[in-house]
Amino acid sequence: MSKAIILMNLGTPAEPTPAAVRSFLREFLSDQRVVEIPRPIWLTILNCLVLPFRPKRIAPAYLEIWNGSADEAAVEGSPLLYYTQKQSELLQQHFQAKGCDIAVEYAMTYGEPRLDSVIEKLRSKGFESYVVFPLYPQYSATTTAAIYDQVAQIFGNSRDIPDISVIRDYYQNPLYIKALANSVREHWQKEGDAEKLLLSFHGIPKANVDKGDPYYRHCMETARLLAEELQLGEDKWQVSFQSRFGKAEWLQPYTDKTLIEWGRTGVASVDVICPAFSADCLETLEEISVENRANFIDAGGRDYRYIPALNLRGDHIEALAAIAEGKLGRTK
Ligand SMILES: C=CC1=C(C)c2cc3[nH]c(cc4nc(cc5[nH]c(cc1n2)c(C)c5CCC(=O)O)C(CCC(=O)O)=C4C)c(C)c3C=C
Ligand SMILES: [Fe+2]
Ligand SMILES: [Fe+2]
Repeated sequence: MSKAIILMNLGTPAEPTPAAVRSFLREFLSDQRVVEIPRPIWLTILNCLVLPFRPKRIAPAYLEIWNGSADEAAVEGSPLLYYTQKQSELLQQHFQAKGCDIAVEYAMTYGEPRLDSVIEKLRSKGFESYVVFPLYPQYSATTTAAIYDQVAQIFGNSRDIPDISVIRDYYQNPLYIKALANSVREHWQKEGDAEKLLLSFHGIPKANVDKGDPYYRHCMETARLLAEELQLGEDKWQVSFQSRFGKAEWLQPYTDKTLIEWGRTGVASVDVICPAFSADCLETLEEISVENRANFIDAGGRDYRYIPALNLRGDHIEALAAIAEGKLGRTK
């Protein structure tokens, strides 16, 4: 039976323009998995307060990261899309080198390429067995469950549903933790280690966790395992949550407030890693590497270093391959 793996990430605008950002945000923020506010209230806020203003504010930030910054010269277009596409090519090469007959494709939850067209293409080529692989190590209903919803929707009217499964999470996978630890160690070998290591995860509303979303627990376990692997003392590292959206309380402590507090209270140097992001994107390259650098330095900090996402690292691709193989069963 021909098997295929479909890597999935969030999605990104087609271009760094207000119109393209608006169309991306409209689709993304209309998903009830992402924003749980009752529909009529939220759709009014979205259409009257978010979509008329946010795209104009965010498009310049996308423009800044589009095609990569000077130190990532190879990136073309959106970094998120670029890295996801390259990850799928490298994973394909990995299986080819092992002599495994497995196809690797990629899709985005919002925007292009869409999961339904990727599955349609694979079905027309005769594939009968699929593993959908959300590139979110920590499960959250706001991200991973939205992918489960799409799979259910795609086959909602089918009589003959193919063999399809979804990788739910890999927050404690030893190869993922080792790849994170290797990237920190390599960074320290090049740059020396800072006073503090901040592990900044994408946030979600606190109410979601109170209602049972396991995301917070998954983040804390990833952090504990990484600190253990690096043999870090308790005062050397901390977890924080970034990318707050809207007025409600999100998971705390917030990344921006933590860095300002550290800058003010005499922490001179920090290393920042974002373990929830398998690929660099707006939230890491702009919010962490640019905005929060300024927050820390303006508050009195001296050295601020962002440790890139696992992106195309060989140990990351090996980890993804092993996780996918675990779900596929025998690969030959
Ligand atoms: C509105 C609420 C949001 C929730 C909940 C949320 C959860 C969440 N997001 C990611 C990963 C990514 N988010 C990205 C961008 C992004 N996220 C939100 C909002 C929520 N995210 C917005 C509005 C945006 C767009 C940018 C902006 O307007 O600020 C991205 C980057 C996309 C890119 O094009 O580079 C990623 C990746 C996770 C992992 C997560 C929950 C765990
Ligand atoms: Fe997000
Ligand atoms: Fe952001």
